[in-house]
Amino acid sequence: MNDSVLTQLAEVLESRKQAEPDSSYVAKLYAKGLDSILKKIGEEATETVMAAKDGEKDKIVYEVADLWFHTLVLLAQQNLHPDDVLKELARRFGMSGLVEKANRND
Ligand SMILES: N=c1c2ncn([C@@H]3O[C@H](COP(=O)(O)OP(=O)(O)OP(=O)(O)O)[C@@H](O)[C@H]3O)c2ncn1[C@@H]1O[C@H](COP(=O)(O)O)[C@@H](O)[C@H]1O
Repeated sequence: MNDSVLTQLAEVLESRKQAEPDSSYVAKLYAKGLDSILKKIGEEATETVMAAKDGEKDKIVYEVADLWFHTLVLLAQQNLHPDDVLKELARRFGMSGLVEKANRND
């Protein structure tokens, strides 16, 4: 494990599984269930597309952050970790050394 933003956020998202729905946005989303998480991902993807079509860089960054955030909620809900995705990207990039390093840090 490392202390990247993704890892730290993943830890917070994991901890929200024990939180009361009224106490947290993420806990509320878990309580609403998978379909609600998927709906948010669809909405944020659409908002990202619209921001890109408008050509507003600040808005693109904001909407992609929303999109990444909700995909991280999905990963947590499915008991997956951002490292699983990073390892897959590294594998596709042919960076076997990085994959091995990520595995060692598990
Ligand atoms: N990074 C985020 C983050 N990004 C976006 N969001 C929420 O995602 C929602 C985005 O939905 P929309 O853009 O549709 O805005 P909205 O209309 O207010 O949302 P809805 O009412 O339609 O759900 C907003 O409610 C944002 O507050 C986030 N909520 C939380 N986090 C992180 O998650 C951590 C845990 O959050 P809590 O569970 O709320 O403590 C926080 O410490 C943050 O670091």
